[in-house]
Amino acid sequence: MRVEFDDVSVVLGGTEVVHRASLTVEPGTVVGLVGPNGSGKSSLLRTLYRAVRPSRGTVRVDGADVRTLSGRQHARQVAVMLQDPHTDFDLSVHEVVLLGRAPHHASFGRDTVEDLRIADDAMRRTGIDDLAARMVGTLSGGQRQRVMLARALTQQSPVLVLDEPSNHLDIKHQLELMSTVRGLGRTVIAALHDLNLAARYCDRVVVLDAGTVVADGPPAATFTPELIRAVFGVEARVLEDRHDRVLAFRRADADIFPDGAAPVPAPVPTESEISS
Ligand SMILES: Nc1ncnc2c1ncn2[C@@H]1O[C@H](COP(=O)(O)OP(=O)(O)OP(=O)(O)O)[C@@H](O)[C@H]1O
Repeated sequence: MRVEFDDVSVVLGGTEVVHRASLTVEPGTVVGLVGPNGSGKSSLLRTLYRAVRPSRGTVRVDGADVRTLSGRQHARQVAVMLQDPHTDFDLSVHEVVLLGRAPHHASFGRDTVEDLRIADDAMRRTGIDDLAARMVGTLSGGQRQRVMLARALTQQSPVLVLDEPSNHLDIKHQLELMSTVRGLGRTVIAALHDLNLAARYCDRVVVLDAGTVVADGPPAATFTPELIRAVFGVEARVLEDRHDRVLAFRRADADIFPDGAAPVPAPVPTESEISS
């Protein structure tokens, strides 16, 4: 299912925090939304899951303006995993994951055997099956984040929105989450801070800076040292071998990279260049 943001602006508290953003997420692809803190990633995503109304432009899912869909229609098409869920603390993990089936039920419908199977499968895939009976409020941040992913998977929507899905996860679970998400074959748009994670798992990355889309393309072509310097204000170096391509970062005012390599010094002007 295709997702389109067409000329979308968002105004919050009297300030335009997203400025005329246009981007398309092709069916079955994973797009990473990256940018500095406050650049508008969450605000743009919120227009897709209708937590915010754009001040301009249209957000479409499968060609339909999301504002024209009923709540149930929208929930069947778009599932959301938020960065810091503070709700559902008084429910068990199993109950929260099963909430993902709600859009598929008639009002006050009961969970079917099929619902239970789908929820169990999602809990297994996210590695939380052993937590099923625990109350969500007693879980660690990373465990809770995996519960929210399981609930989103249980919703079985063709579109998945992830807002910083990995901020509480250890490295193993970050890789597992991104690999699970990639393997779903669904249309995914994810706000991510880790540029290496975005580069490895996303088909495309879209870069926001101060509310404006400043780059959009395949990760390797988009995450250039020049772009990273301009948008994030840090120096980046690409390290590549047969298996991996990773970015190493240093502050603009530091003189070495984490691996001890000195940055390439600026060329020293010759005397004739200075005098000319
Ligand atoms: N309810 C609100 N009222 C006023 N301003 C808001 C509101 N919500 C967000 N903002 C502002 O909108 C801007 C964009 O915020 P947003 O959360 O979309 O950025 P982000 O790129 O997701 O940031 P982060 O990486 O820190 O999560 C920020 O300057 C933020 O302070």
